[in-house]
Amino acid sequence: MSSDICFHVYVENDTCHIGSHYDDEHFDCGKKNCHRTKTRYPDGSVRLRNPNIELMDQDILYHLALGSGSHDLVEMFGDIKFVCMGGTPKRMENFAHFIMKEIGHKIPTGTTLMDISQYSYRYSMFKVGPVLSISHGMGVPSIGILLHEVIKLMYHAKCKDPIFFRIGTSGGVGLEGGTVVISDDAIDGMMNHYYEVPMLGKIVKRPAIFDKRLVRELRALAHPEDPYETVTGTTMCTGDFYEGQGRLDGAFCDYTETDKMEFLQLLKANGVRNIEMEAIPFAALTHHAGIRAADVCVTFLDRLKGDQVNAPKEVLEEWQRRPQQLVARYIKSTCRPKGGFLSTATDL
Ligand SMILES: O=P(O)(O)O[C@@H]1C[C@H](O)[C@@H](CO)O1
Ligand SMILES: O=c1cc[nH]c(=O)[nH]1
Repeated sequence: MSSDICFHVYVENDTCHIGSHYDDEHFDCGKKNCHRTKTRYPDGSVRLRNPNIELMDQDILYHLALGSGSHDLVEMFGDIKFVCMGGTPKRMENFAHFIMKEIGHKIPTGTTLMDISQYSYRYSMFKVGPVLSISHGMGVPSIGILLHEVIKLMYHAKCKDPIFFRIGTSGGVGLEGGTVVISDDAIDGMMNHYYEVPMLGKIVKRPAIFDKRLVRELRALAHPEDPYETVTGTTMCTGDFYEGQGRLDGAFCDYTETDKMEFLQLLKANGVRNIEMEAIPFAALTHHAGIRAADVCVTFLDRLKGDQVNAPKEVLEEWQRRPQQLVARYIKSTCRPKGGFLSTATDL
């Protein structure tokens, strides 16, 4: 690696990683292409990698029903430290209530949490102290659009070193339903480790990289007495739930059960622990923005044993809370004894 190019490299287990991790030592290192310098101002607030935005009179965050001209985004969101996202509005509303109890955040008696983005009719967003809880819908385009707007929101609000979590659901590969998977790597349906975005008629590839330290910190918060397993591994992100994930039960199917099993066994042999539909843009866009991020998903079934999600509703609801509990432990672990939150659990 050339000595005048800094990709914010950190070494772990003798392997070099391009990291978006929180590390002030590298800040403004003066080297060309320093990832941290590109993505942060000296005070740690989010710097956008798009020079057009600061030249605009106002920026409308259309799908969030917010705007830099119409709302005081610094006042509304300047204290955000954690952005948690997951597919459904209900899950994210429940998470907002759960995290409110966990961190002891109080709202005035007689008031209730409001869906800040309700008039977008697209995503739901709840704010609980330093935590934003947002639904991202299903699949790559939906989470991609949300990430553009939330990263811009972090910039407009001058948020300092926010951490993003996805708290999702997935199909396990050789894992029982109810297992929690923390992704340490992401691949797409063609086994690529990058997010391919067609731009102006050309394909741009953005590496999909998770923050290894955040993965370790989260893994360390799994309790031995939890009545389920918490594992780390590669997550496959597909563009479809049925044929894209090798199911036999879609409206169409042009392969055999043997083909499907061979594919799933190949995934398993290559360290893939679960399959979902957002990991690639989530890892790639947060990494590109220099934001530490983790994808924590529960499995709803073992894909080696079937395709249908047939566990009872109450069981699925309890399983969905497991990633939320792990992320809540992380957020709580960063609470300062005298109030406020640190940017990382290991700063304690
Ligand atoms: O966070 P969720 O539960 O939406 O994640 C997975 C991936 C797809 O969005 C969806 C498919 O059922 O669930
Ligand atoms: O099998 C599954 C279950 C949940 N979400 C997915 O994307 N796949």
